Amino acid sequence: MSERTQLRQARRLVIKIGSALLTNDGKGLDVASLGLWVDQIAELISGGVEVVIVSSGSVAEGMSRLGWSERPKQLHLLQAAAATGQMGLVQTWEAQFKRHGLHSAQILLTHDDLSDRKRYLNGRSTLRALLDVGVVPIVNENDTVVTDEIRFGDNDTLGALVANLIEADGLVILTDQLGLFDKDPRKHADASLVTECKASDASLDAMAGGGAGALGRGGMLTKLRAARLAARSGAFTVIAGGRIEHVITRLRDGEVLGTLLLPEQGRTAARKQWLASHLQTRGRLILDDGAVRMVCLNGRSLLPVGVKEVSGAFRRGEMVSCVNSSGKEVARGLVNYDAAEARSIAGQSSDRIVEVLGYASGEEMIHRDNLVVV
Ligand SMILES: Nc1ncnc2c1ncn2[C@@H]1O[C@H](COP(=O)(O)OP(=O)(O)O)[C@@H](O)[C@H]1O
Ligand SMILES: N[C@@H](CCC(=O)OP(=O)(O)O)C(=O)O
Repeated sequence: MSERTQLRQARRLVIKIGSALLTNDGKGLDVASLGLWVDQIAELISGGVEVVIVSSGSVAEGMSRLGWSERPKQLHLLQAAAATGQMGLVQTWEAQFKRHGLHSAQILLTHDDLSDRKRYLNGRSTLRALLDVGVVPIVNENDTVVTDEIRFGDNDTLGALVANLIEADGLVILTDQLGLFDKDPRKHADASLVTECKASDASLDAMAGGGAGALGRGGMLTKLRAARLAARSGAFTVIAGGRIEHVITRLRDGEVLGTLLLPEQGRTAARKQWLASHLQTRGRLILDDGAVRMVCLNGRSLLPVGVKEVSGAFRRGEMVSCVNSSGKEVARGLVNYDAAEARSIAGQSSDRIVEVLGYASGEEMIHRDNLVVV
């Protein structure tokens, strides 16, 4: 195999850069390397690839700013370091992207944000809006309000959750090793690189079993878990060495670098399975015949104009059932509006949503990405 088509074809990527890389082994932020990644990411963006960055490094940068040489054991001090370092982190990303005429945006998230349906949709809309307007989102954990993540120092999982959230084609995890080896290369000189595998392959667990570097804490195990999580929405994961010259653009060109971990199924099948697993519906929308055709035959989003009637007491982000005029379920999906709002805009054209509600959280009642035909 000489090239990876998955990477050449990817239109939306999450690129996660770990502490071990970003912080130059404890000597503050590695601005020079960060600048080189930005150059490559800017090249991807100008080629039409949408990129969300998940950037670690706040704790390490905070420690450096505060003059601490040892990672604090007390959680509130870790949190203080993260909050202090986050300033330097986003300043550096912003300054580097500015050289390319690009803006960046800071997004701080917790894992809980992404398991709450409403916040999930809100986070997703914000990220999509940023990508639409050409701003590069820089995501990190919101370490001020959570402690589990900071304790385990695991932004790999966050990278996967973001890949799920924006339905990325792939998750690129850049780290201080060339990829996943069959054993920890720090301890075993004879370790050999795994170039490609199914993310679900159980034999990988034993390989990734070792610990992490001094700054990063997750190690390969969290990267493997992240690859499995990303695979749930059909995304592939590449774990590669962030110090390889032109690593990002070479990966984009399909070069075989690092470890490619593949999902069992494609994005569409994965999304349908995920949506179908939400058995409980909270309400019902009765669709007119035109809307049934659009949704079921043409794979389009459901617009308010095609909704004749709304029943149930659902909230934005909950699962509702879509039925035809004889009451037969034709689709289900995550609705963009609360029940009362949905009633007010049912039958109306989307450009009237703001007039009726005073705001709009999408021109669709249910976006096609959140809709599954049954
Ligand atoms: N099988 C393996 N292959 C590669 N690296 C491994 C393996 N097992 C453990 N590791 C360790 O994982 C570390 C990378 O994880 P981590 O320090 O958390 O990085 P990051 O900050 O980039 O997330 C490597 O430096 C390496 O010592
Ligand atoms: N959010 C914190 C911790 C994240 C972290 O270290 O993650 P990782 O790069 O996966 O080891 C930070 O930015 O330092």
